[in-house]
Amino acid sequence: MAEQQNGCSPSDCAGCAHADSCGSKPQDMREPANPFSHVNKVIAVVSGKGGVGKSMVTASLARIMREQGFSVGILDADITGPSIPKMYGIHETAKGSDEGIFPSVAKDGTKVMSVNLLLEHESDPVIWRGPIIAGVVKQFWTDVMWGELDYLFVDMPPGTGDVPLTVFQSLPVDGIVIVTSPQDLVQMIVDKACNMARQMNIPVLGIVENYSYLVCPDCGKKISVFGESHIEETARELGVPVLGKMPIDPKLAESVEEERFYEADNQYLADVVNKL
Ligand SMILES: Nc1ncnc2c1ncn2[C@@H]1O[C@H](COP(=O)(O)OP(=O)(O)OP(=O)(O)O)[C@@H](O)[C@H]1O
Repeated sequence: MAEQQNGCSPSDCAGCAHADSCGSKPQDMREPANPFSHVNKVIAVVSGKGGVGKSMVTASLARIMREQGFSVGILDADITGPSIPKMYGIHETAKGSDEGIFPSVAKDGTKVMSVNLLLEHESDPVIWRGPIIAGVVKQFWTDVMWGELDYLFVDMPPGTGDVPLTVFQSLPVDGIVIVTSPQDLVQMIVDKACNMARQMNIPVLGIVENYSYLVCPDCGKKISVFGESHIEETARELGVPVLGKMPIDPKLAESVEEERFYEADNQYLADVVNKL
């Protein structure tokens, strides 16, 4: 990253008499939340590549927090592949007032905002360029009236593109959870997600490995469907904790399929909540 500007680096600011007026001073690009939002913690759930179960982990963390009595919201920042509303059986269109947009409320009380709640038909594709998409995600923070929330989970699109950059710059993200799968290929991508967060001074709370194993319904043996896990090594190399491992669980897949994630019971990540 280009650190050097005006002959000095941002790290020189401390103690410099000209720090306030100097162009090297790192700019705070954070956007104000809607005045009707009081969010205690913002946690972004990221993955390096698509399909590793990021939305599953986001919704599972939200569910566990709800079960423990916390007020929770999910900001679905995966604009081109939104899956959160359907998981919760939400098919309505979001309503608004002069003050902002109301999030939808799932049957377990989880507040949800997603582009799918703004489209005329939820099957309409979102064919927008990056900056427009990033602008919508920003509006999910500035224009949505989240009310009082203990936790707002942000389901990020995969990768390190426009939207993650916008979320990290514009929202007061307290930390990220990285979701990965046991495939070797994914490790390098985990590094990228981790490095991006670090470059933007966002704490990495840890890694969740999804699709870790499958329990044989007949003999109870754990089968490593996607090969042996390297998550402990990866976590050690990155200096971050392993938050949890999730097996392939047909019951969880069923609750997604049947659009009733509001009653899903995902105890695989039960311990994670104490680390967020
Ligand atoms: N541990 C699991 N057990 C069973 N099914 C799972 C599990 N994790 C994810 N799935 C299923 O796999 C599919 C993909 O998961 P999900 O939508 O969470 O991935 P994603 O990483 O958010 O995808 P995308 O990158 O496309 O947004 C979904 O149908 C989901 O229900």
